[in-house]
Amino acid sequence: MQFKQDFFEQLEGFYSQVYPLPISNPHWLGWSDDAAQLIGLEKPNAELLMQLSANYAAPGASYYAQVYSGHQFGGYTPRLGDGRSIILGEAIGPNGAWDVALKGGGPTPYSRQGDGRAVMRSAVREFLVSEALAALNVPTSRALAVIGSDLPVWRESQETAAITVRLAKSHIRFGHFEYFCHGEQGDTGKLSQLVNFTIKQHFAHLSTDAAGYKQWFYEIVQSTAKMIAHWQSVGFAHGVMNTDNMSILGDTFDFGPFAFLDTFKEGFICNHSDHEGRYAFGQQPAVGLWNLKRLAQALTPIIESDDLIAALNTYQSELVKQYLRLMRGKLGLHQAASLHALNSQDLSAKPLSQEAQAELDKHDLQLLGLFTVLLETNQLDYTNSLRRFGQLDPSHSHSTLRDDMVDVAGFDTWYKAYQDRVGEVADIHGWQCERNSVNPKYILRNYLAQEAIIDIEENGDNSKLLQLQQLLRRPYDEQPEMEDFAKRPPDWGQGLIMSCSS
Ligand SMILES: Nc1ncnc2c1ncn2[C@@H]1O[C@H](COP(=O)(O)OP(=O)(O)OP(=O)(O)O)[C@@H](O)[C@H]1O
Ligand SMILES: [Mg+2]
Repeated sequence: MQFKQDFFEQLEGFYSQVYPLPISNPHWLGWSDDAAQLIGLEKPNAELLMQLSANYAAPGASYYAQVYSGHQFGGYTPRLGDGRSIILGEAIGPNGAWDVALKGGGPTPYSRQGDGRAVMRSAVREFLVSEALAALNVPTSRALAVIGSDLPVWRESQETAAITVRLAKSHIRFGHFEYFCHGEQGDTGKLSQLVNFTIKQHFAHLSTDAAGYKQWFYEIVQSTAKMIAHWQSVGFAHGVMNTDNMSILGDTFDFGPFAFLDTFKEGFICNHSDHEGRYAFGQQPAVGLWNLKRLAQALTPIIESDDLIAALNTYQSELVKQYLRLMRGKLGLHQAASLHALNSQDLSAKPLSQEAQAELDKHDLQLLGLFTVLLETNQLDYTNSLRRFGQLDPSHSHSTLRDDMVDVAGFDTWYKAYQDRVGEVADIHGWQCERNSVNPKYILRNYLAQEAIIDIEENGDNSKLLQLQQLLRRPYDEQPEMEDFAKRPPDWGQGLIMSCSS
């Protein structure tokens, strides 16, 4: 790894230097060749294992924990910071630099009561989901590796420690800006310094003046909306959308009690501690905006309120636009048609007038909403139901989706509207292939991750983890020998809810 140290060198006072503590008997549990390529690495080796388990120093690394604060479950905590994630620096890759962090690398000045460690089960989940989301084209931080150990750590019972080696284009979170705005550390000089650094490093096309700041916040609103549209389209519930877990780049970040939906349920809660469903699946779009408002608040010392509000006002429409784009692909709804043109089967794609586009969007949102209501009332699996569109011929009145329904009459009404909307499909094979290229067959179901974890815990065997990793690298491909992994969970694995202790 070849490091540069821009954050460390340019932002003194924004972190504490701290050395990670080694974990004993380190061993690779998982390694990602795809992530390794991002920072110009090839295969794992013994030297690297010792460096990434903090047994040896990594040449060129600086080792620091960043300070930030954040709104957790709606309440403001004035100081959080990296309590168990220690950053080595920015590793230079062929297409840009990536922060390398040891998550679970030991205590830092921000650990409060925590031990600075991560347990194996949570490290493995973070590793797997980083791989899975990347393969689904969802913006995300990455994981280079997960390293097991025999170091005991205590949660509800004794477990063993592990380290996830996280790669992120940046570790800067909404909470960083909150920290330098609010409370006794409130310091406009430092706030501007951080904004300027962020723009120079990650929004290099923007200037660091009033116009640049305004555009910068607008782009954050847009990328956050886009990320959440992705989550809703693949059925991903994050679980802990605190502002300290929101990346300034709109990358999915901090994987704790996350889950992919099995049975579709708008109100699905994956976090055991989320008693009120603040971060329920269907709440995520609204929470995204709430979090952006907290960021906007923190930026009021340096960006005009009117500009912040104008940007916030674009969130909803961007989220809907992105969600429609993704879901139209999944269901095969032709984008460039107007309702009127559909009725006359005139698909010659003239650009739509604004009103026609708005009418079409409203129509499609309704159609999609009714579809998810059908999934929920019939208790159907989200991923598997969408995958069925790849076998569907919309010109036929029969569809395998219908066979899944209990409310057949409700489905028939919906399906008629769907057929009308899709219209005639000239090349049905091509149409079906397109559906299969955007509707995954394989997702990281919680119970699959759980099975891999149990095998490591009980038998020290990581082969299930490796198998899952390979499977999830190609989520859209038929992998006939892996058919079982696409099934709905067994009874014990239905709606698994994860605790926050990790
Ligand atoms: N075992 C631990 N020891 C020390 N601090 C911890 C521990 N677990 C969590 N924290 C700290 O508690 C706060 C909230 O934790 P949260 O679960 O959001 O983050 P995380 O998963 O530890 O890390 P990240 O957000 O970097 O992915 C953070 O400041 C985090 O560093
Ligand atoms: Mg966190």
